[in-house]
This record gives sequence, C-alpha cells and structure tokens, in this order.
Amino acid sequence: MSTPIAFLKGHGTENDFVIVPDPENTIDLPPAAVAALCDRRAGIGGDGLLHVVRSAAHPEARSMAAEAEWFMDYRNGDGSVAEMCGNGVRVFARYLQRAGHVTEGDLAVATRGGVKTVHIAKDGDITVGMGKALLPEDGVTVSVGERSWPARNVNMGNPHAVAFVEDLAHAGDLYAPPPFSPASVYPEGVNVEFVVDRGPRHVALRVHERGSGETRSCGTGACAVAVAAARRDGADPATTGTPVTYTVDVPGGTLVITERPDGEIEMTGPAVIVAEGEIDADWLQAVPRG
Ligand SMILES: N[C@@H](CCC[C@H](N)C(=O)O)C(=O)O
Repeated sequence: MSTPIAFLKGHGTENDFVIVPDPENTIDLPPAAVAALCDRRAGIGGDGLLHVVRSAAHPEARSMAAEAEWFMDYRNGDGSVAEMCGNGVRVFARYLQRAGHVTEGDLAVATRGGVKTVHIAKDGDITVGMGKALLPEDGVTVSVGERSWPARNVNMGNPHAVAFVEDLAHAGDLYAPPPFSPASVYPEGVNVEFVVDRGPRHVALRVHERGSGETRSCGTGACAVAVAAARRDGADPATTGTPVTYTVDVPGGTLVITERPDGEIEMTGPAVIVAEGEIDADWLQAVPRG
C-alpha cells in the first residue's frame, strides 16, 4: 500500500474545493485524477481543486517566487486549469493560516492570473485584491432555451459573460453550458453569470462555471458582475474618483466587491475549512489517465 495523500475540504460561499497540500510539487495530478477527486459520488467532491505548491517548486510559478512563496495551482472540477479563482484564493489563504504557514494580515499568493494580495482579517473574513477588470465591447449574446440576452464581456484574468435578466429562474436548470455568440470571443470557453437587481448597488447572481457546471458561488464572477452592474448604472470610479461598492448575493452567501478609482477591485467574503483526511494513493494512481 502506498503512503496516503493528505487532503482538506473547504468552501467560500459554498464554492467548494478539495485542497491538496504539496509544497514540493511531488504529487502527480493529471486532469483525470483531479476530475476523480472532485466527483461528488465516486470521489471526495468539489467544484474545483486547490493544489498548494511552493512557487519555487512549480514551473508555472517560479518567476513569481520572489514575490509570493505559495502558488495556487487551481483546477476546475473537470480537471481543466483556470487562470484564477476568487473563492479559491480565500480558501487557499485559510488553509495556509490553519497549517501555520501564515498568520493574520497580508499575504501574497501566486496564481496563473498573477500575484494576488490577500488580507486575513481578525473577524475571519478574507479580502483579496483581484486586480483590474477588462471590459471589451464585443456584442456578446447568451441564451437559454428560447430566450437570449445581451451580455457584457468581462475579463477578470478569466473570462465572463454577464447577462442581466428579469428573473434568475429564466436561467433554467443550467445542466449544460449556456450557448453564446459570437464563438470567437471566448475560444477557451466562458463562465456565464445571470444577474437580477435586489436594491441600490445590490444584485444577485446564478452562475454556470466553465469546467465545473452550475456552482453556488463564483468570486471572479461576482467581481465581473459588480463591474458590469456599475457600468450599466453609470458608475465608474475612474471618472468620479470615488470607490464603488456592490453587494453580490450568490446562492451560497454574499460577497462584497469594491472597485477603486485606479481600477483595482477588492472582494471580501468568508472562507471555511470543513474537514481533513487522507486520499488512498493506490486508488488515485489507478484512475485511468486519458
Ligand atoms: N469559482 C471560481 C472560478 C473558477 C475558474 C472558472 N471556472 C474558470 O474556468 O475560469 C471563482 O470563485 O472565481
């Protein structure tokens, strides 16, 4: 029997993750193994996986090692890689705190979307500097069944299509990725957010995540939604010099998003570790590799 592999399970507003600490990057995690671990019936279950690696030990993060000791090697539930995960990076920081690698205060985390600054507050919430949003005007449309909506293309390091709808139920069952056009805008696929208003600077969303399906929350999605809602409402901190804050309700909780006059976006929300255990290394090794 091979030595078991330690894991933890955590979530941020119910966007849930299998966490695999692997400081020296010695664990083989091909897409099929990640998908097996994230499988909710035959595996541990999760929307995605957080592979916790020292930046210096990972070829994709070595260049960031001087700025950030730890690299969030994020994978979607189907095993695909993504540039960034806003809920994941908070849970990642919570794991580092619990493991004693960091304490309250500021921490730099390397991601495929660049180095992010995370602040672990005394009250337990975690704030992440998410960087700036890009909003190209691409005339995107998303549809569900017979209905279609114009959508705002927002890039938060990863791609989003934000559609304002009258009723979140109009998004349907979201078992499959909502079709979008033109196809050329998102060659690598897209995360699609459906949004309704709840009050002044207060919105609610449902999301279909690329590589994971419908999830209970998406941090980068909440940021994309807040910026799209602000522009729709005529609020642009770069013009007024005043930060703009939106409360974004997701099915699994609430996130607070602030865009600053320099375009930097901060997201605050909870991050919880719920379990730890051991993966049977022989089972993982036996997962058929595509
Ligand atoms: N749940 C995440 C986003 C994870 C990546 C996304 N599915 C993608 O492929 O871009 C978040 O909280 O931001």
